[in-house]
Amino acid sequence: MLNMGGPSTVPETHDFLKNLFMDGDLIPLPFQRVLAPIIARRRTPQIEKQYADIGGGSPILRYTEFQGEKMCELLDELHPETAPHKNYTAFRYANPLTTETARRMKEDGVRRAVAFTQYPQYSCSTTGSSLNEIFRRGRAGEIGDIEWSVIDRWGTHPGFVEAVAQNIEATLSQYEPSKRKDVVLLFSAHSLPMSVVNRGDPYVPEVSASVSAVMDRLGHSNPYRLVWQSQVGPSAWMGMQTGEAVKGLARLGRKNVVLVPIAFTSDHIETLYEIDLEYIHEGKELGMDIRRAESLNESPVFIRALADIVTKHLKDYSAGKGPTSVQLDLRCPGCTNVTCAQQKSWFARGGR
Ligand SMILES: C=CC1=C(C)c2cc3[nH]c(cc4nc(cc5[nH]c(cc1n2)c(C)c5CCC(=O)O)C(CCC(=O)O)=C4C)c(C)c3C=C
Ligand SMILES: [Fe+2]
Ligand SMILES: [Fe+2]
Repeated sequence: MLNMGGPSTVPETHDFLKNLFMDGDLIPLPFQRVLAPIIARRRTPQIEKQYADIGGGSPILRYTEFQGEKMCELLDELHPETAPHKNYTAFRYANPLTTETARRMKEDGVRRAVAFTQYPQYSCSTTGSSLNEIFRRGRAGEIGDIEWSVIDRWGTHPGFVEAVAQNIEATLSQYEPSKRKDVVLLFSAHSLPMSVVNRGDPYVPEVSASVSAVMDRLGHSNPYRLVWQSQVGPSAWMGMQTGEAVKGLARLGRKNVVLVPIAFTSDHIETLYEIDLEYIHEGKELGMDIRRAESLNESPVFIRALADIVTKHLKDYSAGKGPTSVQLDLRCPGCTNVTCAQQKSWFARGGR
């Protein structure tokens, strides 16, 4: 189960940021090895405070392991042909890092594995970066002799859509029936630098597809917008920014708003800090009745969706459909990252 990870405790924040700024697939910097540690050190106190304010760390490891264990229990029933199933977590920037997970998989003698991204929508900066890291470890022989296949995106899977829709409905039901129809649904996803969007990265259209699928499932019961949060640094990022959208809706007199995280499946500083402590606080100051739909976290509907996604993948694989999706093979038209090309052919050969 691939994801970026987060510091489980406040003192792990510096290493998390250092690993993140060292990742040229996410943030290409000139003199990366020199600049990354400097930027990470400078940013650490501010981000440490955010993790302290949300209870002392990121809950992503706890949720990923819970989701993985429950998913595997379901998989043993849904797809007994490949049982027993075992979940491993491979984080890009926090423990357990891909190197550590690779070592454990090798020690356990794993021979068949599915690289299952936990980002619903594909971006070269997220899922692409995790796949590049597995490719590097695999090519170096650090993971052992494994037959790989890849689940690279699932942002319109009906089970995922259902789980998000149910969390929205639960939040809408907290509003008085007379107000409910007017509540604005503000879907919020982590933004992307325009340089990434403009090289043809599929994330923005894939997040839009998720939002459309959720709205279809809700029968378009409410007005909605998709907005973008958490931009970092001075360059241009995909907008409109979530914070500005909240203020704009207040100005327009749309005071009932539900914020919906759509591009991440468990809580993290973006939901617990940025949305809950910043945007909702600001909205309330502007006289709004503003709430947030719960993240998927321990949702049984979501965990069932994860198991369904893997079951379908395993069935397709044994029917000879190949180790990767047709879509994974296509590089962004503007991609100049050589590792992306090597990674795609390596996975297309089943990790060999
Ligand atoms: C789908 C989700 C995400 C995308 C796309 C994404 C792209 C992206 N992010 C950065 C830079 C940073 N992101 C940081 C934290 C962070 N990013 C995501 C998700 C996506 N990022 C999450 C969930 C988190 C928080 C982790 C947590 O546990 O809470 C950070 C570090 C925090 C900070 O310093 O503000 C940076 C930096 C870029 C440049 C980028 C696209 C290229
Ligand atoms: Fe990010
Ligand atoms: Fe790429």
